[in-house]
Amino acid sequence: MKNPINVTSEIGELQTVLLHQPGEELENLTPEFLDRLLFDDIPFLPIVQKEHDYFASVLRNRGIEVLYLTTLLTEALNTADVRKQFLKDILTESKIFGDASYDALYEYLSSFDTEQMIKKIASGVRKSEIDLSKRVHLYELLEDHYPFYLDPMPNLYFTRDPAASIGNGLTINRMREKARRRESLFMAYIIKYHPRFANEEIPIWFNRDFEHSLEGGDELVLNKETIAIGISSRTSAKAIEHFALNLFNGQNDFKRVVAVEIPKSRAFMHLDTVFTMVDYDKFTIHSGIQDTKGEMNIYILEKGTNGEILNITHKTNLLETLKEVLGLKEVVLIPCGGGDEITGPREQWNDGSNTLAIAPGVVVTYDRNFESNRLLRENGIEVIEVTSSEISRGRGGPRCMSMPLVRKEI
Ligand SMILES: NC(=O)NCCC[C@H](N)C(=O)O
Repeated sequence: MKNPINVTSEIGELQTVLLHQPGEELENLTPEFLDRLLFDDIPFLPIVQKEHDYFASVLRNRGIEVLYLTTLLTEALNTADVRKQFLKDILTESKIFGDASYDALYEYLSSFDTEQMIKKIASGVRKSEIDLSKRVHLYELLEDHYPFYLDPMPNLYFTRDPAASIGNGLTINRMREKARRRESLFMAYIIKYHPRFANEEIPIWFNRDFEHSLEGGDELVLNKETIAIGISSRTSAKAIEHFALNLFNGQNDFKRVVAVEIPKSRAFMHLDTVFTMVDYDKFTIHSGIQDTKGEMNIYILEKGTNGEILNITHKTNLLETLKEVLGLKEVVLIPCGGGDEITGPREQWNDGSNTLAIAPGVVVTYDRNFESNRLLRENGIEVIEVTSSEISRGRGGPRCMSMPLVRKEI
């Protein structure tokens, strides 16, 4: 059987991808908790679902196998013991310890079949759902004070971030923000218990119990020897070093990790919101990540002579660094919104640079970013547009909404 995970580039023909269809978790967003739940607005769910279904159909029409997160997790939790363990882990990570709310929640969630239980965990549990007689603490009675026993997980549809396929292994990530930390538990259970993965030797290059955060939006597989990784508001230098050491000490062809420092801001939360690969020698870029002289901080991490210490080389020019690590004479950087001072940031805000390559020179993008799309086409890229009026409100584009599991080697 072929490897269930195999990703040695950003652009090799996409064969299998993991998505999550947004569900009722989006209907548990209220203005008061938007910041905490990492949303900027409240999307209209039926349209989000329609747009997401369209995105999935575009991928299927290109022959790509589309898997869904909740389906895989339902299939993974196929024994009573594993299901119980998962529920305990979720409740513990939701910081509910051995009091009445834990027992009441455990009992409530256990009453659903596995698929509905997972959907309920994703959508969150309101205090009003638990019978009043089971609520014994003052804070449980105060529904207005804080309405949830279990917070919703509205960011689940950004499957790119909690885990990332690298070679025939993956990183199962520690998420920076509390609102997203439980998400990678879903992947941990899928990899450990789903029949598609459980009997395979899948190396884990980074695990979610590490104390510093790493997120998939920052992880780009440039080729079978080179990873690019954002040093961002979500991914820390210590996590990158830990990941690089594990990768270099594992069985694979990777030789270097190119760590790219990006500004720590909401608009640029991950490297893939400002930089993606669209062809062998072409990348999108948002000009806001470089200083006025076009420079930035880039560090190439390579295996050192002592197993615990890496060789680190500092660079400042992205174009030159890409040419060097990819062994290319020319590289083209395609600026988001043409680099215009208004169009650039406007389209970047709605993920104009966040392209999903499904083959070399073929990308899926949001239709609303018409200037960036025009420029991609002008540079010889085939652009497949998907509708994006509501789905874009979660601040993630086609790359963020997809976790490639298998790509053809290039
Ligand atoms: N790779 C990405 O940039 N993912 C988008 C994540 C958006 C989500 N609302 C978040 O703030 O984490």
